[in-house]
Amino acid sequence: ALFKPENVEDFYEIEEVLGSGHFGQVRKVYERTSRTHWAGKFLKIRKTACSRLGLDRTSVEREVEILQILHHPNIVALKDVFESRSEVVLILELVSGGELFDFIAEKENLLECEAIEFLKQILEGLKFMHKNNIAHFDLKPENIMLSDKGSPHPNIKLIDFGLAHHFCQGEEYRSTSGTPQYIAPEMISNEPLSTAADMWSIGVITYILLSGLSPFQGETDEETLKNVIATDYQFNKHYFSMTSSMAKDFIMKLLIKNPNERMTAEECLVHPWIKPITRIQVDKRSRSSINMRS
Ligand SMILES: Cc1ccnnc1
Repeated sequence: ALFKPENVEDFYEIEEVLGSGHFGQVRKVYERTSRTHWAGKFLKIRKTACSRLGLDRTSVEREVEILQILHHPNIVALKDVFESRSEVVLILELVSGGELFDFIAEKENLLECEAIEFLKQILEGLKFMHKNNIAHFDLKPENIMLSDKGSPHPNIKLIDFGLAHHFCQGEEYRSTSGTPQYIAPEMISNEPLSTAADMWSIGVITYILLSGLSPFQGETDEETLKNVIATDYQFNKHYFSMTSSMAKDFIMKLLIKNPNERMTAEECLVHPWIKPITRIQVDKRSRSSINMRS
């Protein structure tokens, strides 16, 4: 057994459901010894290779391996892993502020300064992941959690590395899984993937944060995928009328069909919309121009 064979309930009390997805369920759990709360991600494991239900063990091992590498304030931490005959339980850092998805739904859309606050943290987490040659491949508001949605400056945590991939030197990787609204064109046409696919998703997420609209969503998944492949979107006149040109420039530099032309996470963090020049720099510029005039 790669993971702890003990029964998770010998160490943790299982409490309410926090979320559920393609993988299984996430429940709040209470660790008796430390008297602290965590999130238990209960993954059903396939008994036989051909059964449709549950995940195959290797994909769970991959998620665990990736989480064991990624230690960063904006990435959910993995504390422990238990396994039984048919289930693997990941003990994860509890992130109790809910999904960014629900936060936007409540507020309709965010002010640019609020969106920038969230994006800076998401991009710091991504920059760290990409530096470790790991791509998330399923970035969407549902997989971005807030530590405490009540606070004026909520901390962001990236979760759900079930589709993530660790690139080995020179090795090619293709996959066509993900969520239609957020997946990059190269994923749909089954081309070799890179960390640039995550940057496309950041472009989609930014568009949604600022407008509440989803740039490529059609009536059906099929229509959405067609819009993505055509890279067919525009800044809706009504919803983007008050949006700064810097914000639109940021989005335009991510929603580019050719993955090599998209900004990287590092480039995003120094884009003028995200990293405006400071007042000192402004004063310095104005002083120097006076020198030229004098
Ligand atoms: C849903 C979830 C996942 C990880 N940590 N806390 C909550």
